[in-house]
Amino acid sequence: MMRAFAVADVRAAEEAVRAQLPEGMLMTRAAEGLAEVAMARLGRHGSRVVVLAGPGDNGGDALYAAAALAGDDLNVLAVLTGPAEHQGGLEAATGAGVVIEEWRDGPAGDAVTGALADADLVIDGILGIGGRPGLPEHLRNLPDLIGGDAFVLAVDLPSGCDPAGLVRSDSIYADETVTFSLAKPVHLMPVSEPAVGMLTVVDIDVPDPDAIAVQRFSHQDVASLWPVPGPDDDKYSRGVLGVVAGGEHYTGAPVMAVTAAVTVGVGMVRYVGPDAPTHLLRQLVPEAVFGEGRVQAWAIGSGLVVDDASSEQLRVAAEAIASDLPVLLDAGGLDLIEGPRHAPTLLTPHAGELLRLAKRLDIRAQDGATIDERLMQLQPTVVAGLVADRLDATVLLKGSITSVVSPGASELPTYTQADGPTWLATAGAGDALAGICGALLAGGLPPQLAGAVGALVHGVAADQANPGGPVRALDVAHQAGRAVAHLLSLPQE
Ligand SMILES: NC(=O)C1=CN([C@@H]2O[C@H](COP(=O)(O)OP(=O)(O)OC[C@H]3O[C@@H](n4cnc5c(N)ncnc54)[C@H](OP(=O)(O)O)[C@@H]3O)[C@@H](O)[C@H]2O)[C@@H](O)CC1
Ligand SMILES: Nc1ncnc2c1ncn2[C@@H]1O[C@H](COP(=O)(O)OP(=O)(O)O)[C@@H](O)[C@H]1O
Repeated sequence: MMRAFAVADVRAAEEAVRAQLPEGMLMTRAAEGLAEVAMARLGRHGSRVVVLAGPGDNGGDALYAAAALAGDDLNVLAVLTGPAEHQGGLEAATGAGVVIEEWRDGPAGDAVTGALADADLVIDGILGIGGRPGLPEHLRNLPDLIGGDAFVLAVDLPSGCDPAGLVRSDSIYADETVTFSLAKPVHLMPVSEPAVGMLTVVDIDVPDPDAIAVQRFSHQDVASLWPVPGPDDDKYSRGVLGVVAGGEHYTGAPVMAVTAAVTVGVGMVRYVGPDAPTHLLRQLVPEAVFGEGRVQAWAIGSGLVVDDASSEQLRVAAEAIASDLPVLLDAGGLDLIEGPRHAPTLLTPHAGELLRLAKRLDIRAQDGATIDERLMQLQPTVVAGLVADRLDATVLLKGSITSVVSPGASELPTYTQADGPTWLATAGAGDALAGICGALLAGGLPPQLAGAVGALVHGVAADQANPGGPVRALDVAHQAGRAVAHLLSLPQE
């Protein structure tokens, strides 16, 4: 399991430790750890190091690390990028023989552009957790100036990224990011994680704050969360999932959803839908039963188009939404919810569906602005949070990194899972995900865990279905049960 902590909580935790230590000790630990990683990455293959040092403590870490590297006989150039710099760090670097250049505004000078183009290692210490999203104006073209062969090592976070991981912005793209004791949201959130590269946590003895901001389950975590049946269980006690999906037109979506739910071991599936998908399911998933009946949770909406749905489907869906049972709403099912329910609710939109839902319910940003394509693109998890708050529901926003956002009042962490190959971006994959998450809701998991664990299993199943190559959704649905078996077999830490 990985955990990330809010920037304010990290600052408070660091401050408490710093107060107990001699002046500068915490930064010394950070800089030593950073220099050690930098040396390891350089190996024997290079000696030209450019250290970019900004105005804050992040720049201080980088300058102290520059001093340590210069002591190792490397060719180290430090570029000061802000209006000021960490004085202790600058003195250490100068004293160790680091060559200092300035790029405080305007275009970079020739010495800086030449060094960046030829560097073997670039250490990015421009901005850390004190950074606002976006690179400083004069550094906008910096990513283009770094030579293609350079290994880019970011200090704490790639400069330009939003430390909270909420706002998409221009930034450095790192090969590796070294952070200190505590991961921050920037490292795990979908808008910023792609810029982080490999994440290395150097321990500087700062303890975890109490509140977790972002959490990610590892494969090993699944065994402790999965509803494994006991000897006294029967199909009803294990959970029956009602599925209202598909129609005369979209017959495949229910096949994907019901297959996935059955293969991951739900007690039983009851399917409600018109003739064409019902006939297909009778052939393809003979384990399913048909028509209404008692269920422990509902999965509603995959391949369901409201205008084309049967009157039975619309009636059953409306009753389910009005009930006190857990309900998952996917795709067309998202068009059926008008306000908060009084029972566990998991919404599983992709970005386009989330935008449509936010517009339909006239959900506004905190400043009153309407939610549009631009806001959705720049701040997807913020929009998910606004929808979660309005509907008192958990929102699973699909993507290469899937986020599971709960209402703010719940104080639950955001879960982000990045387990699937990019091949998973294929029609029907979301229907299989709805089946897996629905099975977990029926098995008694709360929506945030059903969403996060479901996304993990879905990603692993896609990986296993055809390792390294394209996958079709039905194969993901078929593989999901074997993926669960594999995850349950992993040794526990
Ligand atoms: N606390 C500890 O004990 C330890 C801390 N450690 C390290 O400290 C780092 C945090 O340091 P920090 O607080 O000094 O913040 P940091 O990001 O370096 O600089 C902020 C400065 O940048 C400026 N600025 C911001 N955004 C900007 C923008 N877009 N464009 C232009 N300017 C912008 C901002 O200006 P202002 O907001 O005042 O306008 C301010 O001057 C942390 O990430 C870790 O590496 C380690 O040593 C371990 C021990
Ligand atoms: N680039 C990507 N990399 C990995 N997984 C992705 C990517 N894009 C989408 N996915 C996953 O693929 C699935 C697509 O779901 P969805 O868009 O609802 O498709 P459909 O409605 O056709 O079933 C989701 O689980 C999503 O998380």
